[in-house]
Amino acid sequence: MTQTNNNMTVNPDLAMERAKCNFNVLEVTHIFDGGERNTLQRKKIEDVALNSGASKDALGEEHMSPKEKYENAVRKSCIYATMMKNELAELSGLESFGVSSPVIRRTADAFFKEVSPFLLHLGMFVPTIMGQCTPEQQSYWLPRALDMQIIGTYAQTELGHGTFIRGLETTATYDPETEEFVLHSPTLSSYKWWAGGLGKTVNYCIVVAQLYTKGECHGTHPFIVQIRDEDTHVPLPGIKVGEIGPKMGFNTADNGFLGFDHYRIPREHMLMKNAQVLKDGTYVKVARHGKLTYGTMVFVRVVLVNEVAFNLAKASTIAVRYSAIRRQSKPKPDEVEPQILDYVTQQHKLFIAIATAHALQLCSTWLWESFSAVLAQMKGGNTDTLPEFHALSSCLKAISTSDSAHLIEQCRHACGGHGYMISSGIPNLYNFVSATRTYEGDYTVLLLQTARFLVKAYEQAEAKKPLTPTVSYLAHAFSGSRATWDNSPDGIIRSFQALAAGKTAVCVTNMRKRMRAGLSQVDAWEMSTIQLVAAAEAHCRAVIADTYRKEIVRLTANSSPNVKVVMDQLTTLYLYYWALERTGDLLMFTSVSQKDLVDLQIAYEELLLKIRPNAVGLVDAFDLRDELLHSTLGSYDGRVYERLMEEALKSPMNKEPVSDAYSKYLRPMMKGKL
Ligand SMILES: CCCCCCCCCC/C=C\CCCCCCCCCC(=O)SCCNC(=O)CCNC(=O)[C@H](O)C(C)(C)COP(=O)(O)OP(=O)(O)OC[C@H]1O[C@@H](n2cnc3c(N)ncnc32)[C@H](O)[C@@H]1OP(=O)(O)O
Ligand SMILES: Cc1cc2nc3c(=O)[nH]c(=O)nc-3n(C[C@H](O)[C@H](O)[C@H](O)COP(=O)(O)OP(=O)(O)OC[C@H]3O[C@@H](n4cnc5c(N)ncnc54)[C@H](O)[C@@H]3O)c2cc1C
Repeated sequence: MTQTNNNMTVNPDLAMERAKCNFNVLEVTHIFDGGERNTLQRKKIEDVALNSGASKDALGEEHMSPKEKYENAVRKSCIYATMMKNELAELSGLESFGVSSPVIRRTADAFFKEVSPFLLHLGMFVPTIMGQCTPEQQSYWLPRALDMQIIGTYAQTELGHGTFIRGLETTATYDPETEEFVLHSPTLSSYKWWAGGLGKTVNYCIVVAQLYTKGECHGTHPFIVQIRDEDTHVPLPGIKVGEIGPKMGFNTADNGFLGFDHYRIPREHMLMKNAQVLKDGTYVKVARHGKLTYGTMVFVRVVLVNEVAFNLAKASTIAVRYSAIRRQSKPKPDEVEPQILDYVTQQHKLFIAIATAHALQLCSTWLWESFSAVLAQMKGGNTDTLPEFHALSSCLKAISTSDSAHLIEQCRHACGGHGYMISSGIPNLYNFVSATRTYEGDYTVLLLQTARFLVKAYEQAEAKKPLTPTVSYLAHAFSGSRATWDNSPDGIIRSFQALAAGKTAVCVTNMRKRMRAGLSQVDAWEMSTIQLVAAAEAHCRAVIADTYRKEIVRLTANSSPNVKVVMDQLTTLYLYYWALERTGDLLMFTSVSQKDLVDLQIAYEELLLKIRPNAVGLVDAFDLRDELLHSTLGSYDGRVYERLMEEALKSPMNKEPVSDAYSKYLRPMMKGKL
C-alpha cells in the first residue's frame, strides 16, 4: 500500500523507515550544512534555481550525441550563469557570483549530470586572477571574468607532463624590443592537454609556461592568454586548439589541447603578483615563498574535499533509499523477503559511506578555515604556515577523493544490477569522483608531498624541536614503548596517531639503513616510497578521525539527546571501521591484543544494528532534492521500479517496434543471405 507524504505518493517501506527514525532529521541537516542559517539560505537558493524547471532536459543527456550533449550543457550553463549573476548572487550575500559559495556550486549539479563547461572558468580561471594578479591586473581582468564577458580556463598540464610541473616545455620568451612574450610549443609533448572548456568554450586561458628573459630560464610562471576572437570565437593566428575526445566522464566539459606557434602576448599579460619582468627584461622575484605560483592548485585541493563529501552524500542517499525498498532472498522461510538494508553486510557497505560523508564535510569546513588563516598570514608577508598547510591539503585531497571514489563504487555494488544503470545516478557520480583522485595532483604524488613534511617533522621531534599542530603527536614517538590500546574514541584516535608515528619512524630508519649501505638520499627515498605513502595515509586518517570527532562533539553540544546519540554512533562507527581495516598495523604499533580486536569487531556489528533504524533518516538529513540526485533508485518517494520502467521506455531504441538492424543484418544472416 502506498502512502502520501507532502502530496507525494511514497513507497510504503520508505514511509515505514521514516516513521521509525528516532531523531530530529532537520537538526542533523543543520549540522551537515554548518548551521540553521545556512540551511535556510540553501533552500532559498535551491528554490529560485530549481523551481522554474530550467534544470530539466526534454531528452535525457544519456540519449544525446556528444555534440548535442555539449551544446545542451553550454545552454544550461548560460542559463545558470545568468541566474548566478542576478538572483542567486543576491541571495547568497555575494557582491558578485563566483567561487565563494559552495551552495551555488552544489545547486549547479541539478543542471548537469556530468559537468558544466564553465567549471574551470569559475573553479580555476577566476581564482587564478584573484590569487596571482597584481591589484592593477586584477582590476582589469576580474570584472570582465566575473561578468562572463570573457570565459577562461587553466592550461597547465601538457601531453608529456602533468605531475612534474618543473618539466613543462611550453616557453614564454620575453622580447624587450616589442615588450611582448613569445609563447611557443617546441614539441608535440609540449602541447597543453586536458584543460576543461578549452576545446570549444573559452576565449582566454591561464597558460603555465617556462619563462625566459635575457637568455635565462626562471621556471614556470602563469600568463593570461587570449586564444579566440572575442566576437567570432575563431582561434587566433598562431594558436592550434581543439577538443581531446571521449573520456570516462567529464564528457560535457570539452577538455582541450592547445599549441602555440611563436604567439605574441603583451608583457602585462604575465600574472605579476609573485614575480615580474620589467620592460627591459629584468626578472624580479616578489614572493617570499618559491611555490606561491602553485596557489590555485592548493585552493582547488581544499575545495575538492568539500566536493567529494557532497558527491558521497548523494551516492549514499541513493543506495540507502534503494536498499530500503528492495527486498531479496528468504533467509527465514515463514517470513516475507527482507529489505536488503536488513542484511548486516549491506549495512557494512553503506553506513561507512554515510559516516565518511559527514567526516569529510566537517573536515572540509575545518580545512577551509585553516586555509583562510594561512592566506591572512601570507597577506602580512608570513609564509611560515604554508609548508604544513601544503602537507595537510595534499593528503586530505588524496584520501578524501580516493575514499569517496571507493565508497561510491561500493554504493553501486550495494544496488546490485540496477546500480549499473546510468539512470541510477551512481555511474556518473563515480566517473566524476574517480577523476578527482587524479587531477589537481595524483593520489600517490600528493601523499609523497605529505610524507616529505612528515619525515622532516619526525627529525625535528627527534631533535626535541617544536612541532606544528597537525604533527604534534610525533613528540610521543620516542617513548620506546608501544602505544596503549584503548577502545574509547579518544583512545582509537591516539592509536591512529601511533600508527602514523610508527610508520614514519620505520621509513626514516629504513632510509638511514639504505643510505649507510651506500644508496644516495634520492635512491633511499625512492626505495621507501611504498612505506612513505602508507605513513602519509596513516597521518591523514589520524587527522580526519581527530577532526571529525572534535567537530561533532562541538557541533552537537546543544543538540537534542537523540541527535547526540546518532551522531556519536556515526563517529564511533567511523573509528571502529578504520581500526578494523588496520588490524595488522595496530598489532605492530600498539598494545592491542587479539581479544581486543575480536571484541571490537563485535562492538562494530552491534553498532550497525543500532544505526539501522535511523539509516533512511540519516540520508534524508543530507536533504538532497531529487533534481540533484538524478536517480531512478534514490528519489525521495522510492518509486524505483516505476521510474526504471519510465526511463527504459524513453530509450530511443524503443521508438520503433523493429530495429533497422533487423532488415540490414539479422534477417539476411538468419536467411543465409549475408
Ligand atoms: C554556470 C555553470 C556553473 C557551474 C558551477 C561552477 C561553480 C564553480 C565553483 C568551482 C568550485 C569548485 C570546483 C573546482 C573543480 C575544478 C576542477 C579542476 C579540474 C582539474 C584541474 C587540474 O588538474 S589543473 C592541473 C593540476 N596539476 C597538478 O596538481 C600537478 C601536481 N604537481 C605538483 O603540484 C607539483 O609538481 C609537485 C608538488 C608534485 C612537485 O612540485 P615541484 O617539483 O616544484 O616541487 P618539489 O617536489 O621539488 O618540492 C619542493 C618544495 O616545495 C614544496 N611544495 C610543492 N608544492 C607546494 C605548494 N603547492 N605549496 C607549498 N609548498 C609546495 C614541496 O613540499 C617541497 O618542500 P620541501 O620538502 O620543504 O623542499
Ligand atoms: C578529468 C580531468 C580534468 C583535468 N583538467 C585539467 C585542467 O583543467 N587543466 C590542467 O592543467 N590539467 C588538467 N588535468 C590534468 C591533471 O591535472 C593531470 O592528469 C594530473 O595532475 C596527473 O598528472 P599526469 O596525467 O601527468 O599523471 P602522471 O604523473 O603521468 O601519473 C601516472 C602515474 O605515475 C605515477 N607518478 C608520477 N610521478 C610520480 C612520482 N614522482 N613518484 C611516484 N609516482 C609517480 C602516478 O602516481 C601515476 O600512478 C585534468 C585531468 C583529468 C583526468
